[in-house]
Amino acid sequence: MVSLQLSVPNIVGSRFKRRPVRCAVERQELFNRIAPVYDNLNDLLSLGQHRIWKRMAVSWSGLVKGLDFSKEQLSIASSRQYLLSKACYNNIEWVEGDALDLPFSNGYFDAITMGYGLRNVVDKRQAMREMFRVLKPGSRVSILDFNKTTQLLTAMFQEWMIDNVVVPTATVYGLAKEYQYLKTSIKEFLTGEELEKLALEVGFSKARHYEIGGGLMGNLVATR
Ligand SMILES: C/C(=C\Cc1cc(O)c2ccccc2c1O)CCC[C@H](C)CCC[C@H](C)CCCC(C)C
Ligand SMILES: C[S@@+](CC[C@H](N)C(=O)[O-])C[C@H]1O[C@@H](n2cnc3c(N)ncnc32)[C@H](O)[C@@H]1O
Repeated sequence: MVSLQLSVPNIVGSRFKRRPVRCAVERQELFNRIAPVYDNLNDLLSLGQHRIWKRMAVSWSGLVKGLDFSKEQLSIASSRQYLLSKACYNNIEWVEGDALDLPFSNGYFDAITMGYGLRNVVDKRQAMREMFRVLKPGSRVSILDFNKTTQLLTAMFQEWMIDNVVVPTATVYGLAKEYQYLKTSIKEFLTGEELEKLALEVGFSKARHYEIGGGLMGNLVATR
């Protein structure tokens, strides 16, 4: 059983076949800068809830038991792996790669999870195409991210939290503009309905978007 956890992907050594476009390089540098405090800030700002949301995403992938282009994110993730004694962490291979040009053959994976990655790639349709391509027929992708909610009150709360809690906290670490990017990236993201439509357009046979975390987050589950 081989699975791919995207945005912290798994090939050692860079294998970029296509040069990332300029804004992709800016995002790469953004995530390299926040990597050292990323998980701790996520724990603090979500009161640890992000770990629950990620476990839900993994459970929805259908993965029963088996990629990022930021070197810093990968090195911290892989170093942490050896701190965790559980056997299940020992069979992870960390690979640096581009979600828009995955260095894997067609039908390679039994499941794919993508945590807070799709909103950050510069071409969401191409990323969805690539996930479709490398998945085995009948397998699932589970994509967790912020929810671009259509509920006005939820949207107002999400925006208020980012403006008044997230960014001021990140400012303490000198990362104000990196976390201000969160708001624009959510505004430029796709709603749950649009994500389902995109998945079906690239060829997935089924697609369903679930709102979680009170509608602040969302998880798309699509079957090839
Ligand atoms: C794990 C989470 C976000 C990861 C994440 C994703 C990005 O695209 C980023 C881009 C730029 C900088 C940072 C990130 C980033 O950290 C979700 C939880 C962490 C959030 C930063 C906190 C969001 C707060 C919610 C809007 C409100 C939470 C209410 C309640 C406490 C659960
Ligand atoms: C918010 S972080 C998510 C990290 C982790 N998956 C998690 O769930 O916390 C977004 C990640 O997407 C990565 N990313 C953005 N565009 C990418 C691309 N085209 N290919 C691979 N990784 C990409 C960034 O480097 C960053 O590590």
